[in-house]
Amino acid sequence: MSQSISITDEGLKSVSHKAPLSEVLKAYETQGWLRPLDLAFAKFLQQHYPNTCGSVLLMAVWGSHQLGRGHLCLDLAMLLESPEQLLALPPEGRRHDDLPLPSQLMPASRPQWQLPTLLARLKASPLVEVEENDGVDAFNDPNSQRRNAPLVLSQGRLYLRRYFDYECQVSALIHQRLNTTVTPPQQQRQSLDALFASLKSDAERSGEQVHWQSVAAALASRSGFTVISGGPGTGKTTTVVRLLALLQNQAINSDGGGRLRIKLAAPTGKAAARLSESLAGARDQLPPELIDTIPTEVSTLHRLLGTRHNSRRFKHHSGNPLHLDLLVVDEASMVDLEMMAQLLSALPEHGRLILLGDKDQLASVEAGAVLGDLCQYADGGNYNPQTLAYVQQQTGIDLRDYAGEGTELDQQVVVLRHSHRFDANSGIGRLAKAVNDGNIAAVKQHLSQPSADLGTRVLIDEQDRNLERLCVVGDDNDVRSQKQGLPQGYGNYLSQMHQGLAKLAEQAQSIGDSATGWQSLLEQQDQLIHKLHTAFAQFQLLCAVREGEYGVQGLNRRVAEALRSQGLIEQTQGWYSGRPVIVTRNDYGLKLMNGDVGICLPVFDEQGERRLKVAFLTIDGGIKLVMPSRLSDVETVFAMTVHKSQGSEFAHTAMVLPPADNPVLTRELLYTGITRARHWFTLLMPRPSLVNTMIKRRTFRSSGLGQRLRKPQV
Ligand SMILES: Nc1ncnc2c1ncn2[C@@H]1O[C@H](COP(=O)(O)OP(=O)(O)OP(=O)(O)O)[C@@H](O)[C@H]1O
Repeated sequence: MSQSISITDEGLKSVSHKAPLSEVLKAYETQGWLRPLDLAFAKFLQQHYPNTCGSVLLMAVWGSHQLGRGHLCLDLAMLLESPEQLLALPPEGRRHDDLPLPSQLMPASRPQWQLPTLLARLKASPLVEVEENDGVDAFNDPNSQRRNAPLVLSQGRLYLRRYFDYECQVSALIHQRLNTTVTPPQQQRQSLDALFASLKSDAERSGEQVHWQSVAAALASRSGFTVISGGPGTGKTTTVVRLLALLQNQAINSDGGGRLRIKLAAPTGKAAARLSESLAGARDQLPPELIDTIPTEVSTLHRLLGTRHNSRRFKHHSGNPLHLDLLVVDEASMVDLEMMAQLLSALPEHGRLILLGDKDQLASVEAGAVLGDLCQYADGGNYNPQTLAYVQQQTGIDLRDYAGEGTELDQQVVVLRHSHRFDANSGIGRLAKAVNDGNIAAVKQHLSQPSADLGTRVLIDEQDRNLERLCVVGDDNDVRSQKQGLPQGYGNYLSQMHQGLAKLAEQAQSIGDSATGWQSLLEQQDQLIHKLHTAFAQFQLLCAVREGEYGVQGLNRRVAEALRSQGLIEQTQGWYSGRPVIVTRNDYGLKLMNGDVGICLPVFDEQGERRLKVAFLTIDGGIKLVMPSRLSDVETVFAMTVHKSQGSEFAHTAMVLPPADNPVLTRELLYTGITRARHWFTLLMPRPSLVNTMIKRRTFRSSGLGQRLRKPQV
């Protein structure tokens, strides 16, 4: 920031350090502790409200900083209690040297940093609108001057206006949908029994265990809003496909006789492609007469809502709603608050919404933890007597062990608790569960006794070549299952690439100007591109942090060097054959989305010229070839952060932990990394004890959404 804000409040002018607060904050920005946007926001507020006191402006800076870290609001009590912890300052791996810490800027010994005083100052400020519980507040006063104030204070939480509005909007629209109840037809019980009979184990058939898939379908059939959460392979897609068949059949046989307009979507292209694949498998298991009633197309949320060039707003919104009766959104844990608000606004009034996802995964990259807030009490069920009676009547299932006093929302949230992908002997399944349960002893046991699908490597230091070996050749450890072949490294797709490219080059020599010859070569080239993408997805190295030798760049460098030394790639910089890249920002012009992965290859065009292009796969199974020079926001993806890997799965996933602790190392991060593995998981760690620290540390996001969603409606 060229001009600093001047925060001149009494008591803030000089803190325990000599420099005035404005200079300290500027230094925070220079050191990368704060974003330029955070200070620019405070400066903007000060220009429009010149007499604002310093403590209020400082809260605006912290509020903006927290938003950048995924929190919806600033929790004031937590801020005053443990500022460094809440604000995560100094950031990941930085030292504070001469910079004063936030607790030194807000010394608890001064009266102004007592919660009641701070709240009083905020309430008195024209910058802040207040939402009070008792209803006597600016919100209910049509003459209030503060209705458009840039900050909102609610229940001890300070929001930036836009995010407060999103929170209220999401809550109101979910309530509206929860109020849309549907009375299932008389014969639904028989249909549900028939559709789910083949999915029940003996224990579920006898009533010894709850068959949660039937419960989920029964609950979703009665409401305009349902959440189905479950870990990998717990049968979310299978359940929803059978539910859709049920509802579609009911609609076709109803008096109106019309088909439901059903749409399916996911937050990223990768997640959409994955849903599309498992949807096809689940459809095939339906009775033949029902298969065609289920759509096959899955789109990204952006495509569903219709992006507009250079605009945050979509084509579909409350004034131009989507043309559908029922929407299923997969990987809902990745949907942030802003996107959820836009999605809910774009639904037609009668449109039903079913969210699928894994509540235990990391929250969205952008602000909010919507799925987590929706599923706050999901493990206990908390089903009220009406729900118990309804489920008993519809499925014969007794849910008394999950009875409670849950709110209207809690009645429509179901957790699928049994993984059909990982059997009782699977190391991945057991490790993921132990991590999720916070059971350190069990985690230790699973890691010390590697099983067919689980391996560990302790890295002695940065020179430990175990990492390179794993990334190049995969794992030839005998302990691993031979059932699916052996876990691969990146050498596999690169060897296939060299062979495939050499074959195409040889063929091109002999074609001459035969048009059919070139046609056939281009077809084989497409097949090769598909094959290489499949081979590339056999292995992925995940990292927990961005910075340093164990971060994305450090590991990308190290893996590329190892591949070059084996002659698998020619260079490690710039564009080269075999370079895999990930898109880091949506490019609406090129129709490439954040998270899309491409592979750089020499590609023949129709004129027989061969040039380096980056080959991406589209959701509908096509290929998109892009000149490298047109790609501005991409990075090499031999290593990928766990955050970026959400919504993707790899046959063999290896996760590297850094040697030193840092606040981003959480239980959710470890769980998300492990659950990206389909057949094999390898954990690489310089310091095994760090796993315990990670399991103990939970991700936390300040939000009022959970409370708001559960507030009784008047
Ligand atoms: N009740 C069941 N009994 C046996 N197998 C099942 C059952 N439900 C689902 N499956 C099988 O388990 C596998 C995973 O199911 P599905 O794809 O529906 O799970 P998911 O929760 O959507 O998985 P993902 O983690 O990929 O999102 C599929 O092969 C499916 O056929």
